[in-house]
Amino acid sequence: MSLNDLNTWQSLPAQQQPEWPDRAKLDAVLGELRSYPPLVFAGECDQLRERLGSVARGEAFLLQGGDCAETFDGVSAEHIRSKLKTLLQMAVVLTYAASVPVVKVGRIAGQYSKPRSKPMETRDGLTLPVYRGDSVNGLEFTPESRIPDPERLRRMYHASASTLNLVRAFTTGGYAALHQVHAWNQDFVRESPSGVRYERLAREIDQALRFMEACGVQPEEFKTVEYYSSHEALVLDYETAMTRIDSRSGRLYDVSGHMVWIGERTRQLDHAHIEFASRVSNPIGVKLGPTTTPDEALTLIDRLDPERTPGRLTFITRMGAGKVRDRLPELVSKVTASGAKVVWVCDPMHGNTFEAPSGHKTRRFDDVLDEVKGFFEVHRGLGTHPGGIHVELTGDDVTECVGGGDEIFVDDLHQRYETACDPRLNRSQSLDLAFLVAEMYRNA
Ligand SMILES: O=C[C@H](O)[C@H](O)COP(=O)(O)O
Ligand SMILES: C=C(OP(=O)(O)O)C(=O)O
Repeated sequence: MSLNDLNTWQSLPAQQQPEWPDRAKLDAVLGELRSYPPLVFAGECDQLRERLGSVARGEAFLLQGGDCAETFDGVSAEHIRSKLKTLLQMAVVLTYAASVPVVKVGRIAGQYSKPRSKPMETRDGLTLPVYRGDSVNGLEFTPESRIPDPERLRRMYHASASTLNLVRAFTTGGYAALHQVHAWNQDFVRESPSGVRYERLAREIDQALRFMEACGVQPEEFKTVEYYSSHEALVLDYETAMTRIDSRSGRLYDVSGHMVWIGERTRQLDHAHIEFASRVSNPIGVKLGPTTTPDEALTLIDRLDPERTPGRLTFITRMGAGKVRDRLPELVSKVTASGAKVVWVCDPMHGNTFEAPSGHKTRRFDDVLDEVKGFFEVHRGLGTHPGGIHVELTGDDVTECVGGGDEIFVDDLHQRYETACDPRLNRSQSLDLAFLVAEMYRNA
């Protein structure tokens, strides 16, 4: 493989690409990005593919989550720590309930680009280009801020690097030790209004940990955590500039993150994003919405996983709570009948968005939970593995999604509505979800 093999996408239609006003400035930034060190190592991507292979075989569970849109302002120790903490807390609960390893992947250290439904938005009579993520333009609603600026791609690289650096320090430096994470869960159970419901499960985890301690079991895995980064591969110029040839294998890897996914709006079979993804060797995700046909899914497998390598391809289904039981079975059964071993993951967020009377985009916690339930029911009915969940969440106490044990009402949304794009589960809603999914596992 040579880097020229990457350019095949350039002659194909590419949806959702920024209209950069200054091509020369873009080329200069891309040139610099090509010379920067990789953010991740190809060997780590292979390791994640192996872990996802276990998920595909039904021997592990994937927990993928993080912000809808990371922002440059959000690159602070406090934000990163609280997000990571929430994901690790969820992972402990799920590991115990599912009794299989949980593969932990953040929507983190690269999730700076957003596909949008419309190119323009109007407020108080003023119409401007939409915000497309901090990698492209600014959230502020002014004409200047909404102009795409290639300099932002460089900032994206540095923001991703700083985030990843801290994540690596937290996950290997003792902060994420199992006992510590379990202690945070005990605090949640004690202090949150919904927490008492999960007292039994938390007590069982506590007993299991004490038992292992009494037996002298203290494996290295209790002290450090394997954690991977992922983001939507949306702005193809950036992803291409961040692709390198792996000196060990001669293959191409997009070293901007361990795993990249192609979104629902850019997964056209004969367009640029799928072509790009077919050229790199990272684990690849593809979002599948309710209009996906089995034939499309099968063609995606042929394009992206011609060698049928378990862990190479993850289908992230986002049907909506009202459709998952109707649309998912045919997809899963036809893919399974084809012999392909993909990872099936449920994104219960993107099919359940609606606008509250206040104008805030929001999601109901009950819909999120119901889509996950439907996903489990479908897989259980077909004898296939409900491989994981993919959620938009934050470790902060925001008010963006309604419902949850510590209930948020539509009238509360304005209090802490901080997302740059779509509504996220807050800390307590995320932990609620983990405990409820854990109960689903145990009651199955
Ligand atoms: O996060 C996902 C998409 O970017 C988002 O759902 C699009 O939102 P929009 O419909 O407001 O453009
Ligand atoms: C845009 C996203 O999702 P989808 O492509 O499923 O709409 C996302 O996950 O940020």
